[in-house]
Order: sequence, then C-alpha cells, then structure tokens
Amino acid sequence: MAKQGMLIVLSGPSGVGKGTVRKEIFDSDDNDFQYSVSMTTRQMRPGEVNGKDYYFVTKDEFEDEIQSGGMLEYAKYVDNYYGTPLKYIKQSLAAGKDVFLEIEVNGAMQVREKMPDGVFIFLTPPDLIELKHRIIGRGTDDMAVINKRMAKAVDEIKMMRNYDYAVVNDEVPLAAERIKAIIRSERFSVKRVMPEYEEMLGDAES
Ligand SMILES: Nc1ncnc2c1ncn2[C@@H]1O[C@H](COP(=O)(O)OP(=O)(O)OP(=O)(O)O)[C@@H](O)[C@H]1O
Ligand SMILES: Nc1nc2c(ncn2[C@@H]2O[C@H](COP(=O)(O)O)[C@@H](O)[C@H]2O)c(=O)[nH]1
Repeated sequence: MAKQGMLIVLSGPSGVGKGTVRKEIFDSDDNDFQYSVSMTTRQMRPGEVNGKDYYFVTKDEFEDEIQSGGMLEYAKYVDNYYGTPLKYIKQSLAAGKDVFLEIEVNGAMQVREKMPDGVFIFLTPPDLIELKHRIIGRGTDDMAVINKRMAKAVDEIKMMRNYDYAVVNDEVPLAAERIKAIIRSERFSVKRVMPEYEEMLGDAES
C-alpha cells in the first residue's frame, strides 16, 4: 500500500503573496506537490482560468456541494464562498502524493481539526502598510473590497499562533525557500518516516 501523502496548508491574509510564493515553489525543478484547486462563488478575474485558478460556481452549486459532503472545508470570505473539494485531497493523499492547499484562516482551522497531521504554515507580511500596498498594487479589487480585506487581515494575523510555522514574505524567493526548507524537514521527521519510533518515544515520556 502506498505511503499516505503529506498535506501542506499555506494561509495568511489576502494579498500577502500566498499565490505568488506558491507559484515560485511550484516552478522549482524539484517540485512534486499537487495543488488543490479551490471552489469559489466569486467573479472570475481577468486572466483567471476555470479549473486552474479556481472552480468558479454559483452559490446554489456551492451549497449543493456542502450539503452532499463534498467539501473538506469552506468559509465565507468578503461575501463569497471559498472551499476545498474533498475528493481530490483524499485521492491524492491515498496515492502517496503531497498536496498543497492555499486557503484563508477559518478554512485552515477546519482542516486542522480534521487532519491534524498536516503542516500548517502562516505567511505574514512585513507590516500592514506593505500588505495594503500589495492588495492595491495587484489591481484586482475596488477600494470597498480592499478595505474589507484589510479589516479581516488584522484578525487573521492574530491567528498566526495556531499554525506550526510563520514565514515572513519580505522577498518572494526567500519566502519560497523558507517554506521549502520547512517541508523538507517535515518530510523526514521521525513522526512521518518512523511513526513507530514516535509512539515508543511517546510511551517512554508518559
Ligand atoms: N514579497 C513580495 N514583495 C512585493 N510584492 C509582492 C510580494 N509577494 C507578492 N507580492 C505582490 O502582492 C500582490 C498580492 O499577491 P498574491 O495575489 O500572490 O497574494 P495572495 O495572498 O495570494 O492573495 P489572495 O489571498 O487574495 O489570493 C501581487 O501583486 C504580488 O505580485
Ligand atoms: N477557506 C478557504 N479559503 C480559500 C480557498 N481558496 C482561496 N481561499 C482564500 O480566500 C481569500 C480570497 O481569495 P481571492 O482569490 O478572492 O483573493 C484568500 O485568503 C484565499 O487564500 C479555499 O478553498 N478555502
């Protein structure tokens, strides 16, 4: 039977650079993660591709998925639903593939409840002023949406303590390297490579 894959969850406030850093990681020659494409009810932005950036669905379609148990997690974020389809995650992990999720904090905490063996990484901006510059600079949201996203960011940053790791996104290549180093180290941790040792050590301590 294939060894179960590892789940990596990257979250952090909107505009911090999760997508940019994730692309930097996925563009690496040695990348072998599977990206979990989320489902959302928000409008598609210019340049986005259905099935690659998101599965863009209606509110009714999203609510049907929730009802039928098809979501690993979901959250309402600034007037829209966002969520992680469960089937792809289950299939990939069962096939021994490592899966990468890029989601907001409420969803990440739902995943943590259901899959505590995952690796939970919080990406943080150098400061809130820089965060606002990044959201404005991206040019995808009007000022009302930007203000709603910034208002959420303060509470989201307070959630950092509930993650296994916090990484500052000051420069994209540096942030990507830090995350890759965390994942390398987690991949070869005793608890993943020799789970029976972990149990023995646990017994010895108690
Ligand atoms: N380290 C960085 N320095 C300067 N600009 C950055 C950095 N990282 C990302 N950016 C820029 O910040 C903007 C937001 O980045 P990105 O869309 O990747 O954020 P995000 O966290 O994925 O946002 P969302 O959660 O809303 O999807 C983009 O214009 C991106 O080019
Ligand atoms: N809980 C979830 N959050 C998600 C998911 N996919 C994306 N997101 C997060 O939503 C906000 C807004 O995204 P945007 O594309 O409209 O800028 C951002 O923090 C994303 O990371 C998901 O499946 N579940």
